[in-house]
Order: sequence, then C-alpha cells, then structure tokens
Amino acid sequence: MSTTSRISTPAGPVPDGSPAWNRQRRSQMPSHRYTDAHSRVEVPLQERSWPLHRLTAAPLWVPVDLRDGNQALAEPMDPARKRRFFELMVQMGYKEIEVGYPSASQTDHDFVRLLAESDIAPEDVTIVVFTPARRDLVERTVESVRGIRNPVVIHMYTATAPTWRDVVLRRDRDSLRELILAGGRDVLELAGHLEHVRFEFSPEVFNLTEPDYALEVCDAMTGLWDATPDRPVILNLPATVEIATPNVYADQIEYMHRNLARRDAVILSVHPHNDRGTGVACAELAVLAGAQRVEGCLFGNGERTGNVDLVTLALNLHAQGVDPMIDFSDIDEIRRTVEHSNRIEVHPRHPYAGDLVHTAFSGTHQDAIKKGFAEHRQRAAAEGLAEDQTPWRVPYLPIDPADLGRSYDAVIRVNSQSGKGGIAYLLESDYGIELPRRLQVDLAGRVQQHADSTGLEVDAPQLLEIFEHSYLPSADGLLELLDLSTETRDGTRTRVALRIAGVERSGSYEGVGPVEAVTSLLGEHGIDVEILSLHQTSLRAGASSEALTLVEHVGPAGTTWSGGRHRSVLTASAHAVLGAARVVMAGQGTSPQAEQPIALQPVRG
Ligand SMILES: CC(=O)SCCNC(=O)CCNC(=O)[C@H](O)C(C)(C)COP(=O)(O)OP(=O)(O)OC[C@H]1O[C@@H](n2cnc3c(N)ncnc32)[C@H](O)[C@@H]1OP(=O)(O)O
Ligand SMILES: CC(C)C(=O)C(=O)O
Repeated sequence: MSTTSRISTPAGPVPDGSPAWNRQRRSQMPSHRYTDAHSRVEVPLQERSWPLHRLTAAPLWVPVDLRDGNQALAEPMDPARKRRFFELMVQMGYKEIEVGYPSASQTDHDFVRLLAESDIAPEDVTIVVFTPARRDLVERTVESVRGIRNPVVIHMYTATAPTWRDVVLRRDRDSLRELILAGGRDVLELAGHLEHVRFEFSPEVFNLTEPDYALEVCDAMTGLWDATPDRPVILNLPATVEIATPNVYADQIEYMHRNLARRDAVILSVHPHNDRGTGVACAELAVLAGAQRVEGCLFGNGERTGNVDLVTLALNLHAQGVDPMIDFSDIDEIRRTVEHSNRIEVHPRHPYAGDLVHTAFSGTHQDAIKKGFAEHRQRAAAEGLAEDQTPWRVPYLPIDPADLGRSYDAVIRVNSQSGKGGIAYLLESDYGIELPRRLQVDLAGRVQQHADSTGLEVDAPQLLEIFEHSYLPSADGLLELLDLSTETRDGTRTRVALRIAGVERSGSYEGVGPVEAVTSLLGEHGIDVEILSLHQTSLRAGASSEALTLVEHVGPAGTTWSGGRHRSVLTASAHAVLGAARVVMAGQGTSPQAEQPIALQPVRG
C-alpha cells in the first residue's frame, strides 16, 4: 500500500455548480493522453522523512557537460572547446568530472587519452567515463583510460523502465537484469583489477522504473561489484525524462536510500533532467531524501530542456548560507566559457547568471534596493566589518552581485516603470549627485514624461542631461556673476557684483553668506527670489569634481528647483541663486527662458 496521493485539486476548475470565480471552460487539450500508468510509478513508502530535512552541506557535484551536455549539442564540442570547458571546471573546484562517452566518438576517446597523457587533470580530480552495457563498447571505454593516473569511475548504464524494456530493448525484467549483469561482469573483468578505478551504475529512466525492480537491479550490481565502504559503488538514479512533481522523485530516492542492500557501501547519486522545469527542485528534494551526489550541467545544458543546472543548485546553497564548495566568484567568465564551448547563450533571466537578474527597472523595487544599500553600508561601518563580509539583507537582491564578481552598475536601470529612488540612485552612483527628496520627486516627473514619450530606457548620461536641462540651464546673458568674495575678518562681509540686463550692479553685505548677498542685490533691482531650502552636493565628471548647489525656491508656477555648479562652493551657490532669478524673470516675461522639450540619443544596447 502506498501513501502517495493522486493529483487532486480541491479548488480546481469545476465547470458546473461551482462558484463564479472558479468557473473555467474545458480546453480542447488532449490531456487525457498522458494519464496512463507510465507516468504513475507507485512508491511503496508509508512515511517519508525528507520534508523534515534541510540542506546544510553541499553534495558531491559531478558536471556531466562533456558527456550528457555534449551529446545534446547540434555541434558537439571540438577538442579545443572540450579542453577549455574541462579546465574551467577544474579551476572552479569540481573534483569529479564526467569527461565523455569514449566509445561513441573519436573526439571523446581522444579527449580521455589527452587526460591520460598530459597533466591538465590535477591528480585529485576523478575522471568519469560513460558506457552502455555492451562488451565491445565497454572494451573501448576501458582501453581509453589506460595509463591514466587519476582516480577513474567507469559509469555503465542501461534503461530499466517498462516502456524502454518493451519498446527499445525488447526484454522482460529478468532478461534485462541478465543483460545488465553481463555488462557489469564485462566491466569487472576488464577493469576490476585496476585499483584506482571505481564503478558507477545508472538504471536509466529510474524515475519511471518500478521501485522494486530498480532496487533488485541496483542490489544485484552492488553485489556483483562487491561494493564496500572502502571501494563504494555509485548508484546514480536518473530522472531521465522528468515526468512527475519533485516530491514523487524525492519519495523514490528515499525509498532507495532506506532499502538498498549495501547502503553504507553505496554513494547515492541523482541525475535530474528538466522536462517539467523542476529539475532543480527534484535535485534539492532528492538530497533531502538521502542523495549524496548530484550530476548535472552548468547553466542546465543537456538533452531536450537540459540537465539540472549545477550553477543554480550551488548558488541556491550559497544564498542559504551553505558553502557550495565551488568558486563562482567570476560568474561572467564562467558564463562566457560555457557559452563558447556549448555555442548556446545563457538566458538573460537565468538564475544568478543572466544579464538581467540583478537589475530592477520598477520604481518600488529600486526604492527598496537603494535604501537597502544605504542600510548595508551603515551597518557595515557600525559593526566595523568589510561590506563584502557583512550579512546581506538588501531587498529584492537574494545575494550580493559582488559575490559573483559583478558590479552594481546594472542593479538599477530606468524606464517608464521606474520611480524617484532609482533615478536618484543612478545619479548618485554614477555622478556623486545626492538629490534632496523633494527634488527627486520633481525630477522623477520629468524623467517619467520623457520615458513615456519615447518608450525607451533612460541611461545615466541621459538622466544627467535631463537633470542639467531642468535645473542647470546655461547662462542667458541677462544675468551674469562678475565677482563674489567673502571676508571673515571682524565678522563676515560678502561683496557681490552682477551684470543684470547689461548693467553692472554691486553691493556689500554684512553678516551674510553668498546666497543672501546675491538675493539681496537682486531684490534691490526688482528681482525677488524667495529661497525655501538649499542643498549642497557634488558632481563628478571624469576625474574632476565640482560643487553643486541646489536651491528650492518659489517660481511663477509654484515651488521649483535651480542649481549652480562650480569648483568653489560659494560660487556654485551664487550660480544657483542666479538660476532661481532666471526662473523668476522668465515668469515676469523679462527673460526668454522657458521649458524646452529635451531630445536625447536612445540608449545603446
Ligand atoms: C540518457 C542518456 O543520456 S544515455 C546516453 C546517450 N548517448 C548517446 O547515445 C551518445 C553516444 N551514442 C553513440 O555514439 C551510439 O549510439 C553508440 C556508439 C553507443 C551505439 O551505436 P550503434 O551501435 O549504432 O547503435 P544505436 O545507437 O543505433 O542503437 C543502440 C543499440 O544499443 C541498445 N542499447 C541502448 N542502450 C543500451 C545500453 N545502455 N546497454 C546496452 N545496450 C543498449 C539498443 O537497444 C540498440 O540495440 P539494437 O541495435 O539491438 O536495437
Ligand atoms: C544514463 C544517465 C546517467 C543519463 O544520462 C540519463 O538518464 O539521463
């Protein structure tokens, strides 16, 4: 009796008599074709413990890119591509690598010979070679590893599921077990005496094989190969074609884990594919259920929808505080190498590695990320920790992109979905401009208008252009700062000289700084500027930096902002007031300044 329950959907679509919110029309999809027994392997588990477990350590990782990944490529890797991929995996820290199917092609065979005859495989890296249970092919496989100094695993496979037995191999259970054992005997005869060689067996399509039969065949193999804790046998249980929900696979693995005859002499391995898009979940639940080793491919290359993605699996552990034991500190270099070898691009939304996965376009996410970064920096400083060692809690970023060697450049990008936080973040991170909150709101409206009208992304140089166009208009000849000086002997005295509409005016003011002095002189000549607040920041342009003063003031249409920039803070402030005065004059009709539409170059992709 099994406690596995059939898919039941208590809230599923019921066409008649169900509440209106739950009514859906039956589709024309021929789903009934897939309900037959081949997708329903009953697991005789009365109870399972995997739901109670948590991942606390990395499993043994075995990339199979050079075999399973390679056999799925339209253009299999040439020797140079294989070698580059292999060297990458070694650098990343993988200690067991399936390098090919030596009996399948000369390239695969020659690559194993290269490993045997060169030193590109460090001696602590185990080399796995793959073979079907056919004597001629086993012979060729064993021959390929002749003279190799590294530990070697000979990995033999045969499909065991009913459809494969009936349709492909045309054998019943007993006769197929005999074929497998014959292959196992060949392996033993040809390689059993080689001390550095261990054995692996995969009942291909394990996930669609009756559990009692999988157990029978696996136990027969560990008996034949005399698995011991000192020379354990790897039993690799593939979800060759993923067909059920991950909990079913976890049950299947836990069943084997509990019932295998020589459990302490077995390394229990899994090999999920991704047909349902749940390969990662299958692998993770399988490890909870007792698997110690995971085979997969980097970025999930492999037959059809691919093998389970080892990058995602490892970085999922990292994101949970568990050391994946593999180095991902330059994810982009890893990605480039894999893309080169496979000639397949990694999707921009691929977990952890895609171009867009550390990027927020939407306003509320950007706001939260900006606040999160600020809080992170403050907490690091308060606790005396380096920022890259400080516990991470930035909203919307599951891990620090810097862990993967990524900069923060792409974290925030602006388009019509963005808000003030993201715009302010880009101006601050790219140009050092810290905007006061009310100016952020004002600027966001202008950027939004621009992004809505073009429908395009707005990059940092374009944001700066909008900012400058809006708040730092160039001098118009009506107002010019001729001189500004402040003396602090016997109290502050500020002298200011302006050209106002072509006439030179000057004044000297006791006890005030440049803002009040310029405002006073302007007021004496009929230009009333009412400053509400003042904000000092800076503007980085290349290697140099200028002071930037932003003043909030009353304009003809309400409160607005003007700015001034200069190497000197005092002069920058005076320019900011002149900017405000230009707005006032424009409102009085004494200046040609008016809102001009801004035309920007589109962002280059
Ligand atoms: C799930 C997996 O990834 S399994 C690995 C799949 N990878 C590959 O197939 C890539 C490399 N394969 C090859 O180069 C070739 O298929 C070879 C060299 C292995 C065999 O080539 P061929 O001798 O031409 O046989 P072909 O591939 O057409 O058919 C396979 C035969 O082996 C049998 N067979 C399939 N798998 C196995 C197995 N694991 N053990 C024993 N026999 C098997 C099939 O039933 C079929 O037998 P038949 O000819 O009596 O009907
Ligand atoms: C035979 C095994 C390891 C395999 O590649 C699969 O089942 O997908």
